[in-house]
Amino acid sequence: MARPQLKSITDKEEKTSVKDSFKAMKTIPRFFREIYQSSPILFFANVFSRLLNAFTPVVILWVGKMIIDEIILQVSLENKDFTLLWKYVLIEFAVAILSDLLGRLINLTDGLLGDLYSNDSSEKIIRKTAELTIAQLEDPEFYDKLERARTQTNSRVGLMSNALGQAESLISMVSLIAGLVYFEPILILILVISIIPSFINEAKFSSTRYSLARSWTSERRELDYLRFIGANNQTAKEIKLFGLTDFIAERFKNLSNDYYHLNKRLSLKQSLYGSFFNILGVLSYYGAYIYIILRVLAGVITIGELTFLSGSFNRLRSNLQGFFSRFTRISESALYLQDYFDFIDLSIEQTAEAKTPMPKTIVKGFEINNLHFSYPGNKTEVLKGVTFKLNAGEKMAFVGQNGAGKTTLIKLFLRFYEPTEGEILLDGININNFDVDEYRKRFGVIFQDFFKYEFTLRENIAIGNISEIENDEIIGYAANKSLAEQVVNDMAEGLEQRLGRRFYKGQELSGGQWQKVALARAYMKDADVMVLDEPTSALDAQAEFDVFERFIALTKGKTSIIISHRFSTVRMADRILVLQHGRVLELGTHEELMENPKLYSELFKLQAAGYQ
Ligand SMILES: Nc1ncnc2c1ncn2[C@@H]1O[C@H](COP(=O)(O)OP(=O)(O)OP(=O)(O)O)[C@@H](O)[C@H]1O
Repeated sequence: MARPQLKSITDKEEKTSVKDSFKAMKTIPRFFREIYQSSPILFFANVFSRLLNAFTPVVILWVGKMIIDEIILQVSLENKDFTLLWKYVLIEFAVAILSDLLGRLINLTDGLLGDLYSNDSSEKIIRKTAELTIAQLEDPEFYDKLERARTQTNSRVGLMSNALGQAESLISMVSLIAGLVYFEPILILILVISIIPSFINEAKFSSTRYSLARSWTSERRELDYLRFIGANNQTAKEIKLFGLTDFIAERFKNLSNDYYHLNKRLSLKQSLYGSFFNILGVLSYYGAYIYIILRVLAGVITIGELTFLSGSFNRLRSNLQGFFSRFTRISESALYLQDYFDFIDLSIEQTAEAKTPMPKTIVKGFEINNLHFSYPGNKTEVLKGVTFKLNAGEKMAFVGQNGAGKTTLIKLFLRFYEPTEGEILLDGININNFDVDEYRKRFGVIFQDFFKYEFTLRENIAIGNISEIENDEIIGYAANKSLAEQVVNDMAEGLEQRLGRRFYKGQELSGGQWQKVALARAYMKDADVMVLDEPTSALDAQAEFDVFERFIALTKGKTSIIISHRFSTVRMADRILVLQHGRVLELGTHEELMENPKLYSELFKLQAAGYQ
């Protein structure tokens, strides 16, 4: 079995430096603008709660110091008065309650903002994907970008609470530092020295971890794919029948193990270095603690101040550590955020600005001139100088062997790709001059590989013209013409029946039933041009005959293209275009082509013989 090569993170070009992590932080202001736009109220509530909460540690420590000093004072006095002491206890209690409430409010708003932002960004990704060309979506490098943008939603949500927590922690630290500076400034120095190596270590590992995840984007896509084919109802039949479980499970295991080992190596290293630097931090704490004890013994500071200082120092140390590790987590997430913004900002190729309005009705038809085409990233020419005319109101069938280029020609008609050479004219105007959406609106299309949406029957039909989703009349009409009406009648829930088995109460359809439903989409609008790419391949003979009879009657005067391998269907067309290896081999009526001893008559006779 071919296995992808083990990718290490030592590949030079894959490595992301600490500098890159810092650079990616440029995206954070924009990130916050977007979060703010998700919900200004929640955003302000979060920021305000964090701001207030930032002061609670120093207040609690300070009140604690006052309580201890007051106890020691009262114990030494003959006439004791505990009023002040109880006041301090009450204050500490109130601050503790407030801090708890603020903490909950922060968690709540963090969660809600995170959900909103994740929904918003997922929607943006869906919308952006729709703007991209088919060629872009078929490019693997591009697909990786999309994958990184899509899968890192959680990391973006974590980034928000980390970044806001960072601001809170900063304020908290400044207030604690103020206390230390007031009593023992030297403690600050000890603190900084102990924490810096830890920070550098964290920053280094975070960028390495990102590099690893990034360099494994395609493998992760493959893992997802294997997980999908290994555990889903669509592939279950073949997997059981061909006994593919071990093949897929092994392939998954090998690939995931490679990633696991690289990741494990990295985690171990990080953990080892992290422990070492942490010991340094603990040592510094005890060093500072001994120093404070000595100062108390020397009578320079009180016991209350000792608890305040050691409490502050400890808190500061964990705050600083949290600050730095959060910082590295932020810089790591910022790299993913950069991927997301890169994707959202992808420039979309804009064709000429000034658009020619689409003609109200098609008068002359299409003229295809010397069309050449190769798929992006592929040198092989699929179309090699195709020239013909499709007159307005004409029904033309495209015929040819597998891979001859029929569907590709349709894709060029629909402007999914640009021809590498040549042009398609509609009523004498290059189709690229029309607004692409306006242009495509005039087509009613069913693709050979139409998608089976596991939505309701109504939605599946209305997909052909989604603005009419509530229009029962049009949906009924489309269902009637495509024979999907029988499918609707067979369903317990009628049009509201959910299709497929993925969701509760879903009903799976047969191949032919699905095809009828997909065909209904093409009838959902009063299109000028109908394109049917093998629309009846899954239908039984009677259904196929009925479908075409209706099609011919309904599309009188409409321009249409039918691709079919069934010659009983093809012969109903006004003219037939025979493609061979990307070239036009023959073009004419059924009778004309039958007189010609070329591919068409040969294939026709071959099929006819099969039916005898
Ligand atoms: N997205 C794509 N990227 C690269 N090559 C493609 C792509 N789609 C099709 N091809 C190639 O283009 C050639 C023509 O394919 P096309 O789908 O147009 O053939 P077809 O005549 O419709 O065949 P069939 O009768 O089997 O549907 C084939 O060699 C195919 O491998």
